[in-house]
Parts: sequence; structure tokens; C-alpha cells
Amino acid sequence: MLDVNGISVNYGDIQALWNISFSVAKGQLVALIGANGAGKTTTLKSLCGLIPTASGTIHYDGKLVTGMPVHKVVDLGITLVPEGRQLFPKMTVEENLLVGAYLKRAHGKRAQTLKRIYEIFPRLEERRTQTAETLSGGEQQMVAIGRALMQDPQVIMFDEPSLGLAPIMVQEVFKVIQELHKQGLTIFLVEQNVHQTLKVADYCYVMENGRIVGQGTGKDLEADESIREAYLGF
Ligand SMILES: Nc1ncnc2c1ncn2[C@@H]1O[C@H](COP(=O)(O)OP(=O)(O)OP(=O)(O)O)[C@@H](O)[C@H]1O
Repeated sequence: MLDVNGISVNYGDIQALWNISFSVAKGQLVALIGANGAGKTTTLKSLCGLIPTASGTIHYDGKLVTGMPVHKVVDLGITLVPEGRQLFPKMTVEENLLVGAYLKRAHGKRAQTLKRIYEIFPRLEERRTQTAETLSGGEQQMVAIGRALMQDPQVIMFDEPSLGLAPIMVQEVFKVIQELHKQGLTIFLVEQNVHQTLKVADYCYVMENGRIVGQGTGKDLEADESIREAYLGF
């Protein structure tokens, strides 16, 4: 469904991605793990058209996405839940969610999608009139996921959704991601919580210094000694 072939990305004179290739099949949960500064966020931004690629191609459902503006990428059904959530703090939960449904593909079904999101996150329905800034970190992450779902995506990409959350909320976020996977969404998950990620991912890529240096099923990587040493600490 998503095919990334040999992309490179530069920030001025600094090369951040070197000839990255990977693919995400329909309905799969594929993860990208790596340390701080490895290039994970840069990879996501280039997939959404937020930053240009210097070389290589990105195809989605057979269509060339490379060079497309962000709103066109979103209209194809690719959605990002950004790191740090990026909600509108003074707007209510429901207003933040509705922001997600501004494009044509999602606008017509927004009432129906909102209902579905409140079924997934009953807590957000309880707090629908509360401003985003007054929510806990975990609740804000739920709003960010809900807002992405309002775009009616085919592929949802997460940038470190568990970052900065209390352990119980980390579990909650992973539960939601697994539930969305079960419902058939295609998921590309960028995470530093390697332990949890290897448990839920169908397939996983490992990134270091802007390069893909390993790949395999969650189980394979969990059993790999160098991965255990570098990312799992045992
Ligand atoms: N706007 C920018 N200008 C210059 N360099 C950048 C910019 N954004 C990222 N970089 C550099 O590109 C490299 C990859 O950064 P990126 O944010 O993609 O890593 P990451 O794996 O997502 O890290 P983290 O887990 O810390 O978010 C880093 O060396 C970073 O300093």
C-alpha cells in the first residue's frame, strides 16, 4: 500500500536520510524504531509531503506521492498523529476533533465518524466541551488520535504516541493502536518504546543515523541479541 524506495532528505548541508526503503502492506501494523535523532520524524514528514525529498520515490496505492502537497496526501487517505499532539489549547475537545474533518473526503461523514470516535474513547465524549489545555497528557493524546481518525484515513501514522505519558496511559495508547489495527486500518508506528512496539508490530524496521540498519518481525527482532542490547537493555 505504501512503498518507499530509496529516499534521501537533506536539511541544508546536513543529510538526515540516506537511501531509505521500506513498505507497509494493507492492514499491516509496521513500526519504525530508533534512537533520538535517528531520522524517524524526518521519515514521517517526508511521507506526508511536509518536507521535500532529495531523491527516491514514495508510492501509495500505486500513485506517486513524492512532491505532492500535504492536503493532497491527506485527501488520499494518509494521516499523521504528530509528536507532541499539537492540539488547539483554547478549543474544546469536540472542536479539536472536528478540525480533522475539514477535507472533502471526511466532511460529509463527520457526524458518523464523531460518533465512532466517542465509542472508541467514551472519556472524550464526557469531556467534549472541555478545552484541550485542561486535559491530561493521555487524554490529549486520545484527542490527537481522534482528530486523525476524523480525516477518515486508510493509513494512520503515529509519531511517538506514548512519549511523556504515564505507564498506565502508555498501555492505553497501545491498546487503542491494536484495536485500530484489528479494525483493519493500516498503521505505521514510530516509537521509542521498543519493548511494547515489538509486541504489537507485524513487521519492524530499525533506523540508525538516517539509515535502515535492520528489519524483521517483532518476534525476530526481540530475539536478536544486538537489538536487545541496544534497545531493550537486556
Ligand atoms: N529542521 C531541521 N533542520 C536541521 N536539521 C534537522 C531538522 N530537523 C531534524 N534535523 C536533524 O535530522 C536528524 C534526524 O532528526 P529526526 O527528528 O528525524 O530524528 P528522530 O529519529 O525523529 O528523533 P527524535 O526521536 O529525537 O524525535 C537529526 O540529526 C536532527 O538534528
